[in-house]
Amino acid sequence: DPEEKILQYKIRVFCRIRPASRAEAAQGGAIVVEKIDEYSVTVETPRGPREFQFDKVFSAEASQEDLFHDTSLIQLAIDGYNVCVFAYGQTGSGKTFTMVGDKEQKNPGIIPRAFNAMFDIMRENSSKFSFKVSAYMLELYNDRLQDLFASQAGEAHVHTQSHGQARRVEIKRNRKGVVFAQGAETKEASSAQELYALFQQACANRHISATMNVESSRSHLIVGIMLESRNLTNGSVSSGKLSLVDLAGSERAAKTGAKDHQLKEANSINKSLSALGDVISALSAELPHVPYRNSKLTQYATRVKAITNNAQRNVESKEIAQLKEVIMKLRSGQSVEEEDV
Ligand SMILES: Nc1ncnc2c1ncn2[C@@H]1O[C@H](COP(=O)(O)OP(=O)(O)OP(=O)(O)O)[C@@H](O)[C@H]1O
Repeated sequence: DPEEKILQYKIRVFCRIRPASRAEAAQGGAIVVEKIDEYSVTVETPRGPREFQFDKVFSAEASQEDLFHDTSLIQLAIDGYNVCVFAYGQTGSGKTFTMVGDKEQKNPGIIPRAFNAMFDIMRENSSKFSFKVSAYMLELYNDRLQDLFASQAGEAHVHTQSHGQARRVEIKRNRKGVVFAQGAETKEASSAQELYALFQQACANRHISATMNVESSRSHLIVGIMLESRNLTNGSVSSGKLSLVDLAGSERAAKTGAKDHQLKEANSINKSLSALGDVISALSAELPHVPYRNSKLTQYATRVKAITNNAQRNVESKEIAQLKEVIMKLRSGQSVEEEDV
């Protein structure tokens, strides 16, 4: 039962190898990463081949459907769990493709598929439960949280901001330990189409650094979906949450040749990514202090703690060792290559 497996391993790390682009193929670059089996990849390094283990490896041939099938935790979120899926990797490694899909949506990614799947599940259960779906969508840019719904109100809203009346979005935790974005506007959706339309509006408000790499997203995108279900027989209510996160590229500032505000962007991105690494590392090592407060991104990731607490004993040490290696590199400021992750 895949769900039982999910409950057993509270953090899972998947590796997706993206196919070489047409430009890369034309340049005749060598393929340096190869899937060995379901769980391991080998990477050519100057010091010879190295092997890395994951909970699952997807080859370049894997479809968006394959990815969604194995990362889908929608039922769990509907059942009242807090679930978070995020994509990590350097610019151009395929995070947005995996999370969102291609521009024309011929190959939709995890986010639109999740929207469809949750409303399908709710429809199937509509004789026994009533459901409420609401969402907030945030962007974390230069360590500042922006509400992607609020800014879409346009000029009028900007004016209220200048009078200091705009709500600030802050990451808080409720008594149950569930993280929420205080002050973020939430919107209800009654169909997958409605939810996707909200998502598209939110995406239109994201920051994109035009000069560095047009396609490159320089901010983290956070989609939070609250799912409330009421049992029609006994009236009991359960609420779960699905967070879908498309992280900014993890490349180093030096590599990109970024200047001034772009450098600030890159530094801020790296700071938040390495803070996230520290949190995962501390959780894996069962350290008493988990440095959640080091960045807004990790404040957001606190729910990972609640999820891991119950199951730390079940986490396989091999996977953790793997993760730690990447995190150690991040900490010591070494570059973590796409293949490492
Ligand atoms: N599995 C895949 N199959 C086909 N094309 C892919 C795949 N993964 C990525 N691509 C293509 O590679 C390019 C870069 O991918 P993408 O924009 O998703 O990278 P990214 O990691 O989100 O980068 P950034 O950090 O700059 O946002 C895109 O043109 C995308 O369509």
